[in-house]
Amino acid sequence: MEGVDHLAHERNRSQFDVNDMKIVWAGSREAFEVSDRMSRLVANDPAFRKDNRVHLTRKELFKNTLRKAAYAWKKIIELKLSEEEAGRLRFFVDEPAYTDLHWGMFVPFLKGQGTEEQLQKWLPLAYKMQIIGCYAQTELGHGSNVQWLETTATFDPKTDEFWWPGGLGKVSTHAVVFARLITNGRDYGVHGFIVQIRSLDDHSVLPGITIGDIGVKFGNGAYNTMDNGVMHFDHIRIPRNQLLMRFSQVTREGKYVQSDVPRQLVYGTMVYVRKTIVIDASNALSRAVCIATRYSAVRRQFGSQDGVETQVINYKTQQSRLFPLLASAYAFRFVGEWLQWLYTDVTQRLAANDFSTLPEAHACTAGLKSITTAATADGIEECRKLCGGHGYLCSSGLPELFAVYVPACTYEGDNVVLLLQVARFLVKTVSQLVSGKKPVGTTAYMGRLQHLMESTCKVQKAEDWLNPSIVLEAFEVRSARMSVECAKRLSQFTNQEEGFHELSPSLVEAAVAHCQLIIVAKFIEKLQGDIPGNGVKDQLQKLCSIYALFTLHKHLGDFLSTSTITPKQASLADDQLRSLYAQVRPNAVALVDAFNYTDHYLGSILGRYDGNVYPNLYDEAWKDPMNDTAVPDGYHEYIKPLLKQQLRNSRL
Ligand SMILES: CCCCCCCCCCCC(=O)SCCNC(=O)CCNC(=O)[C@H](O)C(C)(C)COP(=O)(O)OP(=O)(O)OC[C@H]1O[C@@H](n2cnc3c(N)ncnc32)[C@H](O)[C@@H]1OP(=O)(O)O
Ligand SMILES: Cc1cc2nc3c(=O)[nH]c(=O)nc-3n(C[C@H](O)[C@H](O)[C@H](O)COP(=O)(O)OP(=O)(O)OC[C@H]3O[C@@H](n4cnc5c(N)ncnc54)[C@H](O)[C@@H]3O)c2cc1C
Repeated sequence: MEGVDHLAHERNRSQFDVNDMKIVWAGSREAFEVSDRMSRLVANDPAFRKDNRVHLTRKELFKNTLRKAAYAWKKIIELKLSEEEAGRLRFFVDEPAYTDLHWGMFVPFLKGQGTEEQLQKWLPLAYKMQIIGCYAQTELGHGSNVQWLETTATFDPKTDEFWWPGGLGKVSTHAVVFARLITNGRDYGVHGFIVQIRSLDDHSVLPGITIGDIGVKFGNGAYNTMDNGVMHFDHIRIPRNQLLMRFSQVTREGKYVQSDVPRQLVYGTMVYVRKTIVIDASNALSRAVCIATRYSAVRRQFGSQDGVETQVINYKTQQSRLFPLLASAYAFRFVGEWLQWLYTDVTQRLAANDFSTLPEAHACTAGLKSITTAATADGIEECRKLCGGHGYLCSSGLPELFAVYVPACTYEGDNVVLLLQVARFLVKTVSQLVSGKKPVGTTAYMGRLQHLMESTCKVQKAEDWLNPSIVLEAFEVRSARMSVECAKRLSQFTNQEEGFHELSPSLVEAAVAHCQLIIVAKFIEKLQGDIPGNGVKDQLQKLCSIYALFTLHKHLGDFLSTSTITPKQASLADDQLRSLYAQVRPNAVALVDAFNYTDHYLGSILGRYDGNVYPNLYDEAWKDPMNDTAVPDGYHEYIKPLLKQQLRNSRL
């Protein structure tokens, strides 16, 4: 029945204050207030309707996205929204669009790479959306290997194909273009340029440039709202001052001047976007977990006692699949908060020409982007399976969420390629120990290598696994021993690069171990701080233990093969995990309510706040255009003749 809360019994069981948890999830009371207001503004405006997307053709879908993006922009101006409010409004509109790349990459690149003079020219145009930008780095033949991009920009003291860039296909008027800078006959490698690609008068493509959409992508709706594009340059000319010259310049005479900064600063936007992708992983995973948790509390199947079937959320297998994902959503939230701090810190240091934490920032953003997106993509699919058959319906919200999310494992750096960057960073850290260099930041634990190599796990009973110091040490020991083992095997190769490639699968596993340690450590650090709210900290401690012990269980091979723990201690960890699932069970629905997602944003019949699934699932079916007529199109051409023929045959 409408208006009845079918999950009230679940909400009444919770042992903490959901409103207090909402503040912790949002990061602050102010952040919660902005998010709550923007999500309701979007949910209550029919212009932002999204339940019809699956029935639109690609062109209708794209035009609908342009309409929404323009309407959102009008709202932002009309309501004089702040940058934060505007960002949250676009987030809740929930539609990949060219604006993601304009605000998410084009503007940050300009801000990070332009000179003061260039910023004064281009930023006001970009902020007022008088130009629309995209980020054109990936070519048909190269995406991961940026150093081998083939587009060239040759300085002509007298007077250059991209593939994938979002927003490029149909909308962008300008592009940040990556090309090899050649001047005075010398190739200075990849640099960033700003290039106008369409007329600001009639949007026609400028001469010497060919632009198109790269075609339909994975899944219905999904990322097809975005005009990922293809672009070909044929000897176009741009003014010298459209080389973004904050870190390197070309003089009027064509002389190349490189300021004494690491060349990798040209990659700065990728570090920034990888950081936002980690935060976005917690958004996407929490959304899937919210749907699967509420539906698991509604769904009953088998196991009847006094004539009432069992809620599937009470099955231990359902809990062992669902609750680690719930814990991961919170874990990624908090590591994302820390990564935001790290990024801000490194940016401040760069401004003071202090490049000391740049390698750490690169390794952390690359590694955490990789493991949080992989876990989130797998987690969304697991949430679909946790919802049984109904999870496969678009009205569950899960298929489209999966289809929109999975490219995160590829864009902004293929996950394996990025983990190999972390592996290089770890191997380098271990090798520098010999020379006495003290590791700092997230590798500081390597400074206690002697202890970690000799340490034995102190767990004797299941409850010992609730001790954060014991858990943290186990993850440090596992990671340190895997890195040292790789470094040792690598040292047996005369050609280090050859050794690195030969051992790369093991190196990737060591990189994963290090990144999982960071997530566990940051969750524990979060809990050592002040966590306001009734019962909130207690719940988060349970989720932290679940994240750590589930990760340990999933990677048991590492922990046993490095002798970090014994089989007995592994079994005690399982016992503790099951006990934690039972403790989280009465709080599960309240823990997902704390994400404060509107039904509009969830876009899921299964995840409705009121849990009134079946009547709404049934009604939704009839809305499908397939049910416009009882007799389907094609009956008279293909079914009627067949049935008649079969009837005649049967009488012969
Ligand atoms: C709202 C959310 C949703 C957001 C919505 C988003 C919508 C979708 C957006 C997607 C947009 C895109 O995909 S844009 C395109 C994204 N493309 C990528 O991410 C390309 C991935 N590839 C790369 O980043 C690079 O090619 C590498 C890192 C793999 C290799 O670079 P390389 O130049 O060959 O460097 P390499 O020889 O390996 O290393 C040389 C030295 O540089 C260092 N180094 C390498 N990269 C960096 C770096 N970024 N910062 C600092 N340092 C670095 C290395 O550690 C090493 O240090 P040392 O050892 O010498 O000390
Ligand atoms: C939805 C979407 C949006 C995108 N938006 C943009 C955009 O706006 N702008 C932009 O410039 N680009 C964009 N891209 C492109 C994206 O950045 C690249 O696809 C990404 O960087 C991966 O590069 P690649 O395609 O060359 O993969 P490849 O590197 O070719 O990967 C193919 C396989 O090779 C493996 N591999 C590659 N190198 C190594 C190695 N050294 N060692 C071991 N294995 C290796 C990879 O792990 C992978 O399994 C987008 C891509 C997608 C899917």
